[in-house]
Amino acid sequence: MKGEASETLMNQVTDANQNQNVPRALTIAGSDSGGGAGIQADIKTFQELDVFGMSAITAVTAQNTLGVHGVYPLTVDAVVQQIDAIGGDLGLDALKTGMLFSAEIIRAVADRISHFGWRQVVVDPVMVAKGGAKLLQSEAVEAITSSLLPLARIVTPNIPEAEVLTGLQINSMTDIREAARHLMDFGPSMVVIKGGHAAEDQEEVVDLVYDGRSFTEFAHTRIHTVHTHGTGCTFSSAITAGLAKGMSAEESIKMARTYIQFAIEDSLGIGGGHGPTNHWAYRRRLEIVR
Ligand SMILES: Nc1ncnc2c1ncn2[C@@H]1O[C@H](COP(=O)(O)OP(=O)(O)O)[C@@H](O)[C@H]1O
Ligand SMILES: Cc1ncc(COP(=O)(O)O)c(N)n1
Repeated sequence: MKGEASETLMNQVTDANQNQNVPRALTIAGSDSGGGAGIQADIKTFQELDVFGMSAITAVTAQNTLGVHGVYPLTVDAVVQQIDAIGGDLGLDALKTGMLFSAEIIRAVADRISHFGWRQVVVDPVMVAKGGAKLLQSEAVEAITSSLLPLARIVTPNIPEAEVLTGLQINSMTDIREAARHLMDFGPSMVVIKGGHAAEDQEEVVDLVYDGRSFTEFAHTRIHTVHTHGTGCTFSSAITAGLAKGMSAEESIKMARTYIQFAIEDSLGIGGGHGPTNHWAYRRRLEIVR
């Protein structure tokens, strides 16, 4: 195509792009150089779900599938400036938090969320990497419960995180329900306790959702694999993408659960340790069905 015709097409495309109400999502989290968790997993997930991804980095980690080799937190000012740059210009439809590292960063993040009046907030209370490295200082736990959870639409702890946040020991589904009730008291609108860390010999992984009135269980076949690096980050960013697109919290969680199931099932098998999940598996499978 040449000349006038191609120019007309270009103008139409430009107009269409400008008229689109693009869903936008922000992740406030740590960078994982290995690309399977943290900011990298979040942005990939947003992109795969047709959501424009933005980031405010809290810490840089030197990390691969074998473990975390270094943690370099950014200053509170650096984190706040990144968030303010987004809030003051691009805006957003939903955001998630991941690795926040310190009480000072947590309080500053909570302050900026309140300042901008953002309500579609998913809090993934990241504490420890799969290999055991600390991604949150112990004294920062209280800042999560007192500053951040009251602002959360959805909080998504795994079982060890739910234990630390509530001080309860979790050994059964009854304990998980009790922990969910306890977490609700900190002020989020919804609690999702993820079941990935439950006994390995069980055939199913059950995520429990509690909205303050009723419990819903999402049960999926447990995939027996070591390649689960970044499952929590990926799951919470898929929920955030759903919210950014205007889906309900329940629909977003259901979609995110399918997204992470496919990502674990079709894992890439790269690296010598706990490998990443496959962020494009969901889109590929939907394309095959269409
Ligand atoms: N082996 C597995 N098979 C299927 N789903 C899993 C498996 N491990 C984790 N998941 C799912 O991945 C998501 C993240 O769970 P989990 O691994 O518990 O969180 P985290 O990464 O924060 O420790 C949840 O939806 C959970 O059900
Ligand atoms: C920077 C960063 N953030 C979070 C995690 C947790 O990963 P997971 O999702 O497997 O719990 C990680 N390993 N690194």
